[in-house]
Amino acid sequence: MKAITVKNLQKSYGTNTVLKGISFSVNQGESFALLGVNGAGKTTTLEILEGIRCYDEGEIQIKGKIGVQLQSSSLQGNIKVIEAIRLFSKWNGCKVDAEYLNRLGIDQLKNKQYKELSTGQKRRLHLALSMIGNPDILFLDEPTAGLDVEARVQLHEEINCLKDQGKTILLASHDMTEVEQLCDGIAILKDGEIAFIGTTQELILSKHRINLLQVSFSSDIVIEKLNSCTYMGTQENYSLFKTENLADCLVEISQLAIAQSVSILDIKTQQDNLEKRFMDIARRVKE
Ligand SMILES: Nc1ncnc2c1ncn2[C@@H]1O[C@H](COP(=O)(O)OP(=O)(O)OP(=O)(O)O)[C@@H](O)[C@H]1O
Repeated sequence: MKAITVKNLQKSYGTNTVLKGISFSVNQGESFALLGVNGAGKTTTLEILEGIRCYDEGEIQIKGKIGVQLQSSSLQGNIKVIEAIRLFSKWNGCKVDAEYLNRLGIDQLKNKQYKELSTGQKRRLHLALSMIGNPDILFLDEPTAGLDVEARVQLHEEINCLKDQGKTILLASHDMTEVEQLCDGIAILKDGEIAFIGTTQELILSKHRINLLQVSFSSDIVIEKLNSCTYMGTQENYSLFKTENLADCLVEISQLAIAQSVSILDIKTQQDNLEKRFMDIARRVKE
């Protein structure tokens, strides 16, 4: 069942059209990432779905109670953590759950003032606040931005825990490692449109994936016109080829070697990683 369905969502700020009719859906219990370079429209999309920005056209369906962590969440500096939690609990008509605070590592912070918290502790508090009232769907806008490795890992564990509880999560991020660890599905926003939608694995395997092939031949080989790959030159006894179709390239190079009675001594391949695939798509000039 779909928890979030977005159809043909359009949004302009004056003459700047940020969303040109995007559509995507998120299944119940799925964690889904909106990716894109700065200014691609991630926050705009999330905040429209959260109901705090208006949109021009489109259809939005959200099934379940939502919890929100904004990109630039902030609280009044003197408020104590426990006071903030009581306040949010009151708004949500629920009691403070001590066991839950403990699990999110908030318990030991409860008597600190907001201004005394580190960035990581503030993020953890905002995640905890977004969970008050036991929402079914969480909107997280760059939840780990600005955190060090340890704080990021801790927050990832907390988000994974929420995932295990069956929460639906929609998050905006630039961080591909984060997305790979946390998300089942992704959509890459580019120029107001969705340039890619699928799983992280599908992103790696999607078209335009570039493979670099290094081949060591037993003796010199004449490299004529190749159909499936481009010859890039020779480096330390390895001939380098670039291809989008690894299988065809291997066949073609083998045939070339056989035709010239040259043996292949070694083959190494190198594939694009997720980060590179994301940058290729997010920055690719429209084809
Ligand atoms: N309130 C606003 N008024 C006018 N333009 C805005 C407003 N908010 C965002 N924009 C513009 O909309 C575009 C998308 O911004 P948005 O914040 O949604 O992108 P983003 O993908 O979340 O970026 P980032 O990764 O930097 O947070 C940008 O060109 C931005 O300048």
